[in-house]
Amino acid sequence: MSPREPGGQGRALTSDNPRRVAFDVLRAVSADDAYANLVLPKLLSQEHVEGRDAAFSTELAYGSLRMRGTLDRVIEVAARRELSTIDAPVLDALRLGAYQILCTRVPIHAAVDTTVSLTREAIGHKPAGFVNAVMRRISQRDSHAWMDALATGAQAADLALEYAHPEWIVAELDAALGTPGELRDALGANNIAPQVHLCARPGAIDAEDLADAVSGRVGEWSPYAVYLDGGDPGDIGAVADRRAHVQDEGSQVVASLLADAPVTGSDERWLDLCAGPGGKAALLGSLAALRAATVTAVEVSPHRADLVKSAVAGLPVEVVLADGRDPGFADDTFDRVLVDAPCTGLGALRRRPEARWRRKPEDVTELAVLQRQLLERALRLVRPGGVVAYVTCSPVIAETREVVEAVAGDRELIPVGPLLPSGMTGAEVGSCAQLWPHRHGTDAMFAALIRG
Ligand SMILES: C[S@@+](CC[C@H](N)C(=O)[O-])C[C@H]1O[C@@H](n2cnc3c(N)ncnc32)[C@H](O)[C@@H]1O
Repeated sequence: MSPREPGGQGRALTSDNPRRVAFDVLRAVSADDAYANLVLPKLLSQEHVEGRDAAFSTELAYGSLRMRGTLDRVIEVAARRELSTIDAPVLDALRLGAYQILCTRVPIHAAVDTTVSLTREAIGHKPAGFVNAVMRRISQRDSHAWMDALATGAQAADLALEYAHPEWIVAELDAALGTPGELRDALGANNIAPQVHLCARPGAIDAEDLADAVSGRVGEWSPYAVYLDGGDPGDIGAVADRRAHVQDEGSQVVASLLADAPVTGSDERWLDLCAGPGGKAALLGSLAALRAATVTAVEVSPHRADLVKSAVAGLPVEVVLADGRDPGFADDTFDRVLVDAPCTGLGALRRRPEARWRRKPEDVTELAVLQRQLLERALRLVRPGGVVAYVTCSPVIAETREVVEAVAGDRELIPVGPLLPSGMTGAEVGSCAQLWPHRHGTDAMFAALIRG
């Protein structure tokens, strides 16, 4: 039986490299803690998997990683033994197979047969019988029947199962949303691959011209955003010659909040205290160039500092390798300061398929300490009358509002409402901004503007 692409309508594959690549990605993530978005392109190119086959590999790898918790619950029941007793490579093969049965239109017989063949080829003959039996048991129910069978009646647990999120993340998102009735939409949005957004660098190219050049669409919120409908951004001339870069529109919006916030007096020295890999530094650098200002971009990781250097080449941005908690600048030096703090990244789960299963609740506590220290330093480095933007790509309250409340104390919060793009409803929490994938099509970026 030749494996076929989802829907059973694609051409028969001459070899099953697409599934093998997806399996190898799962192995790299489970065994080596690799990042799927870094491993997958390398493997696709190494195995010469292209076009629709590459799209199929991507769907299988990212989908299986994203849905892991739910697939594991199904596999455990179907295997009639605890997950911890299944060898890791066999478990990864089963995840790939279960994903095809439950979440794609790959015909069941193809999903079963190819998973058994893949097991034989990549792992060995011995576990093939077990994999065959488990796959057949999984295929006896569709995804709805499995959800019904595994449901507990507890709302958070059942949503966690249905939308494949750890239960603690469901609780964090629920708390951050604050409004009832949206949780399903928020969870569902994390399971849809995001559209690629470009930032047309101000002063270098207009969003309209860039949209024409790439057959894309001008963004809804940021004046610099262009939505790309397909293709490789690396092939775009304006990206290659640094008139544009890939950047989520939400990141553009929060960087613009800092640039647009009112300051009194001088407006020449801007600071990005956590700059790597440099997307916001590039946008701020472009805006600074138009306003005769300069940007100092601090980054603690040497590799990421190099990425910043490359991103800001040609812009009035100086890159400094230092710890943002003590970067060596005098107090009251800067007019505008960005603290785009290291965070759990739970606002960008759409683009990191394995991240939700890797993060732990204790990460929030650890990161909140660093976040507070960075914001404390930023508030010393900004001059009176200047502004600090505290930003995260996480909506978790302990990383956002609680950090601002704890560190800013009695300082003035500049309301973001008048500075947000017009029509961007549902983006304000008190004086701060909280964007959402399901509301705005952006990552769930948080921003607070604090007066220096
Ligand atoms: C959320 S990312 C910043 C993203 C960046 N602003 C952009 O738009 O491309 C946080 C960055 O902070 C860096 N970082 C972590 N701890 C730091 C510290 N103590 N001082 C300065 N940078 C730090 C991380 O290496 C990471 O590159």
